[in-house]
Amino acid sequence: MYIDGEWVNSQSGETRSIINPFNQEIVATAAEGNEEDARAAIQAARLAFDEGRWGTLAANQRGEFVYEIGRLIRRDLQELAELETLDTGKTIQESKDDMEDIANVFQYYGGLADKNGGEVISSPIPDSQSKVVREPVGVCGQITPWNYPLLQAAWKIAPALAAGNTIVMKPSEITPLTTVKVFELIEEIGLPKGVANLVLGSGATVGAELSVNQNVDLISFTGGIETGKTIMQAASQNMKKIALELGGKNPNIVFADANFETAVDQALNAVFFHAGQVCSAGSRLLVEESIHDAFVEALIERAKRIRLGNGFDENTQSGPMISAEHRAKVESYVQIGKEEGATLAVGGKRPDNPELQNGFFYLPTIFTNCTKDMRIVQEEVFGPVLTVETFSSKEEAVRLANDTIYGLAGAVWTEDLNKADFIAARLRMGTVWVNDFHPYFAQAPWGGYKQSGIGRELGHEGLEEYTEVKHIYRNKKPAPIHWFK
Ligand SMILES: NC(=O)c1ccc[n+]([C@@H]2O[C@H](COP(=O)([O-])OP(=O)(O)OC[C@H]3O[C@@H](n4cnc5c(N)ncnc54)[C@H](O)[C@@H]3O)[C@@H](O)[C@H]2O)c1
Ligand SMILES: C[N+](C)(C)CC=O
Repeated sequence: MYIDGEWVNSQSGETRSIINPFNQEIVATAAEGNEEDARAAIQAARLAFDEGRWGTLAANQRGEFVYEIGRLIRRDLQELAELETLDTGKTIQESKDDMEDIANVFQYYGGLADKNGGEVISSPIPDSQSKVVREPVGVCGQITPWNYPLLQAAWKIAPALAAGNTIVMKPSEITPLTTVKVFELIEEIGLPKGVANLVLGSGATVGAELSVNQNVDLISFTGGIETGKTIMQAASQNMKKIALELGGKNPNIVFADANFETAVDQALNAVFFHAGQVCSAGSRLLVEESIHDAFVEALIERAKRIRLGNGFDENTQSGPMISAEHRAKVESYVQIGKEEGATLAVGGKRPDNPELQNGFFYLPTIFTNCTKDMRIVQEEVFGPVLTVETFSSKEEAVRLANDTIYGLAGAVWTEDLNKADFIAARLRMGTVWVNDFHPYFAQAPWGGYKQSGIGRELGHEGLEEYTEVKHIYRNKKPAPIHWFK
C-alpha cells in the first residue's frame, strides 16, 4: 500500500493471495489493509489537501503531472497489460486496449487541468464584480471493481488529481495489481507526498471506512447497485458528495432494416465480450419479430464458435469469469431462467475442454422466448448470458428497452436514421449507440440514468464532479446602506 509517500504493509500484517482466474494459481500476495490503514491514508490525504501541497499548485503544473502518468503508462504498457490479464483473465489484446484508453484518460485530464478557470458573471448590481470559480472538493475516497481494474481507477484518479484534490484509492481486493503498479508510476513522477494514497483491502473494512469517515469530502464508487446503496447511506453521515457508477441491463435493439451480418456480429460482441462482465454489456437483445428466427439462428451458430481460453494465448477470444463465486451467481441465474420458462438455446453450462477445468469458465449462453417480467431479463447477470425478446413497432421497442430499473447504455441498429433518432431520444440511458456497441472514450461523459448511478465520469463533466462551485462577489464601492437607522 502507498500511504503518505511510503510503501507500507498493512498495520495488522495480514495479506491476501491474488489468484489467476484462468488456472487458480497464486500470482501475487497483497497487503490486506483494514479500517486503521484507511484512516492513516485519509489523514495523509487530509493534511496534504489542507496544507495546499497540491490544490494550490498552478493548474497547468498539476496537469503536467497527470499527463506524465499517461506517458509512463504507455512506456510500461506491455507490463501493465500482462498484469491485468494475470489478474482478470481477460485477453491480452483487451488488456492492451484498456491500457491505451487509460493513458488517453490521463493525458486528456492532464490537458484539461488548466482549462477550468471559471467565468465572469454579468452582475446586475452596479459597481460590483462577480465571478464563478471551481475549486477542488478536498479528500476523495475512490472505490473500484474487478472487471476493468485500472481503467475504472484511471477514470477517478486522473480527474481528481487534475482538479486539485487529494485521493485515497481502494481497488477491488481481488484485482489490485495494475493499480499498485500505477502508484509506482505516481511515485516515479514525484507527486507530493500524501496527495495520492493507495489502501488495499476489502469493501467491508477499507471501503466502509472511506464511505463513512468525516474527513473524506467525496466518495466515488464503481460497482454493484447494492454496494452503491450501502455507500450512499454511509456517505450521508457527513453529507459527503457521491458519484456512483453502477450496473446495467442494457438493451440492444435490432430492426429488420439493419445490416444483418453487422448486427449479428456486433450483438455477439455486445454481450459476450469479456465473458459478459461489462457494466454496459448488451445482455438484452430486442429483435424485430420479422427477422427473429434468422437472427437468433445466426447468433447461436456464432456463439458456439467463441474460443474460450488463456488470455495470453492469441487464439483466445474470451477468458474465464473472475471467480468461483461469480460463476456460481451466473449459474444460479441460468437456473432461474430455465425455471421461468425461457428457452435455453445454447450454452447454459461449463465447457468440457480438459484444459479449461482449472479456470472459472462458462459457455456463452442464449435464452430465447424471454418476456419482460422474467428476472433474467430484468436483473444484471454480469456474465455471458443473453436474453432475446421481440418487438413489432418502434414504440414497443422503446417500452421494452426502458422497462428495467437500470439506465446505463443501449444501442439501436437500423438503416433508417429517423427511426434511430426516434429511439435515441426516448431511451432513458446515459449512453446510446446508433449502429455500434461499446465505444467509450475520454472526451465523452459516461454514467447512468435511473438506478445505474449518480453523476458522470469522463469528459469535462468527469472533471467537474471533482470540483465545488464558488461564487465570488466583490463590491467595488463599499459604503454604509443605513438599513438599520
Ligand atoms: N457503471 C459503470 O461504469 C461500471 C463499470 C464497471 C463495473 N460496474 C458494475 O460493477 C459491478 C461488478 O463489480 P464488483 O462485483 O466488484 O462490485 P462490488 O459492488 O461488489 O464491489 C465494487 C467495489 O466496492 C467495494 N465494496 C464492497 N462492499 C463495500 C462496502 N460495504 N463499502 C464500500 N465498498 C465496498 C469492493 O471491495 C470493490 O472494491 C457490476 O454491477 C457492474 O455493472 C459498473
Ligand atoms: C465502463 N466500462 C464499459 C469500461 C466498463 C464497464 O464495466
